[in-house]
Amino acid sequence: MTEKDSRTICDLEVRAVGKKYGAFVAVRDVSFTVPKSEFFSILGPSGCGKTTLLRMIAGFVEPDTGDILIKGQSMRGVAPNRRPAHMVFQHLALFPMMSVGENVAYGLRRRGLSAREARQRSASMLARVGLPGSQDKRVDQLSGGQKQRVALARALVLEPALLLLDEPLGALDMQLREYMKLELKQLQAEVGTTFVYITHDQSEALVMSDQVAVMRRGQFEQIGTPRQLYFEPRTAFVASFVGHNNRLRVEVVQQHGDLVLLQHPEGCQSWARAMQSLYPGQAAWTFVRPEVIELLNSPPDGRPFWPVQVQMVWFDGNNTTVEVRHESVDVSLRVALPMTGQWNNLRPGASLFVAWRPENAWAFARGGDE
Ligand SMILES: Nc1ncnc2c1ncn2[C@@H]1O[C@H](COP(=O)(O)OP(=O)(O)OP(=O)(O)O)[C@@H](O)[C@H]1O
Repeated sequence: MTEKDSRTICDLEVRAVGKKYGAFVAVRDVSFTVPKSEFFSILGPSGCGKTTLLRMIAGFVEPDTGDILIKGQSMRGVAPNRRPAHMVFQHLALFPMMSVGENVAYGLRRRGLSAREARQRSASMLARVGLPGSQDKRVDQLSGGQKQRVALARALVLEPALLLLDEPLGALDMQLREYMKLELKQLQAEVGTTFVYITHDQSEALVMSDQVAVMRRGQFEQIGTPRQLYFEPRTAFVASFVGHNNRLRVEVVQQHGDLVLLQHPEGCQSWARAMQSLYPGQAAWTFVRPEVIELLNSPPDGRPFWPVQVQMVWFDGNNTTVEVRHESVDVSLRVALPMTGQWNNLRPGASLFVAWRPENAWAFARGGDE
């Protein structure tokens, strides 16, 4: 292999992989590549096939079709413990009878390293995950977040090409999850190991990942950077699953360049950017993110707007949102409230106006079953 080849080979290449359970297709024709040192997440709702896909990469489930290559080598017929990949589970499976240091050193000892060498490496990995000097502690003396770090140290000390993480933060309480997702991203950047991470939590995927694949019904709908998924979703599912969004049923009235005029069944109209080719009379969804909607005391000049009445104010610090209803028809929107002080006294019943730039709202075709 030339030096150039070794640089262009991805740590993981999944080629047209599929898996059925009886007649049920759990994973359908999935292909993607993950370059070295990337944090790659697979994001999707429960039951979409994430775990099945990860278990195929780890070698616990055999694909029916396709191939999986790690560092350019096909994994066909390669047992899980022979793959240069290591899996971290939500339920961490630490050994309760062993000390923290012994837990981390366990895999090294099994590989035949001397007790001294294994202890040294385990100590230095524990220091890297922010637990210096904790070798002799018992596992039950650690907090949930510390146990999580021990599980990561135990995997990383084996220097796998790929670390496969199955919702590792799922069992932690919300505050710890928020903290650990920043820690995990920092740790990955520091150690440079390639991470493949599965989650149903879009915020985890957006914060930590270089690339995210959005999965639905066994297939990838879109692969992109967090920003691409957030600002340029290619399907209505990605628009509704990534970030918060108002989603409204509409019909296309007419097209003007990239924009479409939409008729809401309740009687009002709005403009949006056509994200697919659409035609007059077509059933569609329109999406408007709460943060792109402006709340105004008077109608804007020369721009489309809706007169609205405030229904609810959900105060949550800088995540405060307001529900507004169109003054004359039954259509409601969530609006993110800018915390500039201007709206501190906003109460239900207030009559205001909302407006958004047409290109900041999106329109997608609506299928017959939606
Ligand atoms: N061993 C199995 N036998 C039969 N069906 C299975 C088996 N494993 C998974 N499935 C089915 O395949 C589908 C995908 O399951 P999978 O666990 O991969 O989804 P997931 O996206 O990881 O969901 P979750 O987030 O709930 O774990 C589900 O409908 C599940 O019921």
